[in-house]
Amino acid sequence: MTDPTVIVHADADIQTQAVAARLIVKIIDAQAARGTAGIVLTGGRGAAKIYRAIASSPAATAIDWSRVDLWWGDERFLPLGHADRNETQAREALLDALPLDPKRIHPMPPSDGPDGDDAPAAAARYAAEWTAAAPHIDVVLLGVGEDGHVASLFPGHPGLADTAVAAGIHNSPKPPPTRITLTFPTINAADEVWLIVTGADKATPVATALRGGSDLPCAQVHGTSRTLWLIDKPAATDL
Ligand SMILES: O=C1O[C@H](COP(=O)(O)O)[C@@H](O)[C@H](O)[C@H]1O
Repeated sequence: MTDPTVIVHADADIQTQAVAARLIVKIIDAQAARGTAGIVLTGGRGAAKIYRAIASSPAATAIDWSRVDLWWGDERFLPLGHADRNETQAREALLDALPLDPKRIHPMPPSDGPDGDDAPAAAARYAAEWTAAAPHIDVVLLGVGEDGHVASLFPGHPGLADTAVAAGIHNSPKPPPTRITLTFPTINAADEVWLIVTGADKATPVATALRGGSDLPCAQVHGTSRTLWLIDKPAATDL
């Protein structure tokens, strides 16, 4: 397990620009080293802003987008194209503007997909796709909820104990109630895990996790080579 590195940004706008720049450079470096880059995307408000910043950055043209593999850390289990799906939001903010290879885009199944509204079956389908691809993940991007959740791994939820690649989640405390998520073992196999946290309403989970010894989900994730907390000043209030 890697010790977390904490980087505090002066405000949310600077955080957005800095994380976008960091991710662009990370992808360029991964492609220079291995030819490809594997990224796990997150949902959430902060992520959408970062995706837009990447889309409008001239530096992003240095990336060969046809050799980027995109996966998702979690999904709100809703019909394809639903505005609340993390996939829809990422496509609108970033993916639709990029020359990606469609075969390298791996969204989680929707609730009107081949498994219908059976979230565990859809999660198993995603796990099979993941296992078949055996992706090298350079970075897992994660937002953090006010309750300390990451992806769709919620405090005290039975889904926390799942050790499959991906899990179907019922009775999520945050809407929508049905979700799909990567599990801890999958997230923690990535090279780097970046927790992106914005706002004073998240200061408590940030401080609790970084104090150590916490069982909050955001305290249970780490990269094999680096764990980065990329936060703004209000989120660092209690550190
Ligand atoms: O529902 C979700 O929420 C979290 C956190 O979102 P935020 O808007 O508070 O940043 C997000 O990380 C997750 O992917 C999403 O499904």
